[in-house]
Amino acid sequence: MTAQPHFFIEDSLLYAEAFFSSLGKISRFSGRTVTADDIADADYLLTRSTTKVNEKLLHKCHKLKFVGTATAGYNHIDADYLAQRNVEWAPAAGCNADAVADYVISSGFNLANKYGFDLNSKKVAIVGVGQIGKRLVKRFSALGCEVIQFDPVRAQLESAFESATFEQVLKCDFITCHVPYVHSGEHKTHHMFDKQRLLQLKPETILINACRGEVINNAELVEVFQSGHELRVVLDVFENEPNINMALLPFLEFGTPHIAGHSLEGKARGTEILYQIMCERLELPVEIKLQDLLPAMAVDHMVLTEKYQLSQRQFRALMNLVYDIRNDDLDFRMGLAKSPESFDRLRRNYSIRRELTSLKIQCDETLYPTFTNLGFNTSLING
Ligand SMILES: NC(=O)c1ccc[n+]([C@@H]2O[C@H](COP(=O)([O-])OP(=O)(O)OC[C@H]3O[C@@H](n4cnc5c(N)ncnc54)[C@H](O)[C@@H]3O)[C@@H](O)[C@H]2O)c1
Ligand SMILES: O=C(O)[C@H](O)[C@H](O)COP(=O)(O)O
Repeated sequence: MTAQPHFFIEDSLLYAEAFFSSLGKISRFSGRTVTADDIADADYLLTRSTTKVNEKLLHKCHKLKFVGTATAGYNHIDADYLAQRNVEWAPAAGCNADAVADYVISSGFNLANKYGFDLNSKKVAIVGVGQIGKRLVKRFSALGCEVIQFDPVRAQLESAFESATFEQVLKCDFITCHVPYVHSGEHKTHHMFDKQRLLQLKPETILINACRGEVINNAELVEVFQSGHELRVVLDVFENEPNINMALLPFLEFGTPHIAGHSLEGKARGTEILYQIMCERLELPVEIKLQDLLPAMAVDHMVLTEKYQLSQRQFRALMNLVYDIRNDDLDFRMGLAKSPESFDRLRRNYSIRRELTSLKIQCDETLYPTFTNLGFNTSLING
């Protein structure tokens, strides 16, 4: 009889037992404190971004066949070391792209309300046009914004894709960053926004970072704020998490503890994607579906009358019904005021948040394309 494969799974993977218990034995571990001894028996290692997957962690794992991360980003994985060891690995590409798009749009609407502008008057730059960036191109375009796309990596790989220049990005009213963290090389993203570039932004520029903290030089951002340069900055990610630069806090429009992708769907889809990858590797049928595990939404569906006008105010109300970034910002400030060490606690105890993709909207054919592009689960009345 062959032994069951042994899965070591980081404790923050949602629905891990539901997906993996039929595939083998499961042991759970904590990402920030795990040691090489804890996981020495692993055949398969499944993590999220807080586990640093490198030689220090893996040198005792002699049976290890595969590492999966239930996240979109993978800069916590030492891919060169895994290649040397001949261990395959994979991220959960796109798992939380809708959640991050919701986060950015909620930021946009709530800032528009606070400062009294129309979102569609803003010229938006999407920096990094992958899973998240592509969704945001659709969403901002559906709202009537002029959108430019900056992604020189795609421009090199795809003849049909034309990238804006970084000079064009710096001139926009609203800049939102969705690149991977790349430390060096032609397309490095380390400190993509440093003091020199931050000072080139127009006063009142909205700048959102929901990718990796190191994409903006945090110490220089504080200096820029202190110099009186008025930027409207939203940060979900910070350099040196969980020990972040607290001097940033008073200057931020919205600050959150790296939860832009933490919708229930986004986290659980990460686990589901790894389950599907494992089924393929083990040549087993895919029997479990996330859709059957998710709880019902509090407000499950809405029917829009033919006369519904998509005004900014009405859309903001719908958006905030599903996700309102101001609540997360408040929890973040209150949590950090009590103790600067709260960053990880806030993430661990993050309340269940749903996505626009789970709110079913029924509308007529004139509204259908807009609501679909905005990310709702849209269907036609009488369709
Ligand atoms: N805050 C969160 O909770 C959260 C959630 C999901 C993803 N992320 C981060 O966001 C990143 C993007 O996520 P995604 O799912 O869209 O990934 P993705 O890989 O689908 O897209 C990334 C895009 O960035 C482009 N890119 C790479 N280097 C670039 C550069 N120097 N300049 C401009 N573009 C560049 C790539 O060509 C690609 O199109 C992830 O790598 C992850 O680090 C954060
Ligand atoms: O890259 C990602 O997918 C996100 O940054 C992800 O939300 C990180 O979340 P964590 O694994 O730290 O819970």
